[in-house]
Amino acid sequence: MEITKLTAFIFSPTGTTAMVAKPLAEALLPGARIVDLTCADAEEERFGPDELVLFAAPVYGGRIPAPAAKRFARIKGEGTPALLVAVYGNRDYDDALLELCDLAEENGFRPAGAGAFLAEHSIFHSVARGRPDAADLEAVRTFAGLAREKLARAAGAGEFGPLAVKGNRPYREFSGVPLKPQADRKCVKCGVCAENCPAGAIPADDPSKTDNSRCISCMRCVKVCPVGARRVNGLMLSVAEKPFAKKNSLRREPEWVL
Ligand SMILES: Cc1cc2nc3c(=O)[nH]c(=O)nc-3n(C[C@H](O)[C@H](O)[C@H](O)COP(=O)(O)O)c2cc1C
Repeated sequence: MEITKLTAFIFSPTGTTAMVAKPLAEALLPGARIVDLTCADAEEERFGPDELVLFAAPVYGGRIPAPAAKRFARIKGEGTPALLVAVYGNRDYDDALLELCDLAEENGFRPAGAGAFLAEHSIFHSVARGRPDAADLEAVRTFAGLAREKLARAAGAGEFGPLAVKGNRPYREFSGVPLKPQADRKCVKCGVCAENCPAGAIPADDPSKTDNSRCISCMRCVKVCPVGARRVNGLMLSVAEKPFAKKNSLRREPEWVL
């Protein structure tokens, strides 16, 4: 089948999932349409069997972040081939890729390939620091080439059997991490964090507050704050980071199934 249209739906609070998904989309089909669903609610959209759709999200607690799953579920296929990408911070991706594949199938897509790629850990920055690196991006291009060959060989997405993606059902339970960024006295209430929060956890009328019950600890507010006023408790972070970094120091490599 010849793919002439590709749309990539990306959820990427601190931008590393996008650092993998954008070059992947470009390698699959130059000029691919990129839709950033990190903050925006997805418009309901439908795709036909001759288009290709890419879904990319980070791994949170071995799962797909709840807002990403909610937004992806509004995108519908009709036997449309899909590629699924999970990006994780060198611990494990557990059931995240399986969850993405299941979600795609439930919404009318035929998974043609699924890959797990590496990026710097968005909470514990010493883990997988600097990734995706040149070798990771080379792996992205290899995956793109193999996926393109698979699609070109097939007469239609109906030929694609189930992918042998790692993971278990029921999926791993994940109820969040206790590290919720707060604003300190530097906060000028500019509202950039509130506009950018994927979970609606920062009130627009008082951006110095955080609704901890909504916060998904994605660290986007820490990244976008123009005055460096948002951060997690430094003591809690360093106490948690040391053993975590030690346990997850061995470099993991990208892997995929096609
Ligand atoms: C709340 C939270 C949970 C995470 N859970 C995992 C995990 O289970 N396994 C892992 O390897 N990395 C985990 N990470 C790291 C992210 O998957 C990784 O840094 C990813 O590249 C972030 O993507 P982004 O830059 O697009 O936001 C977690 C990060 C956050 C914020």
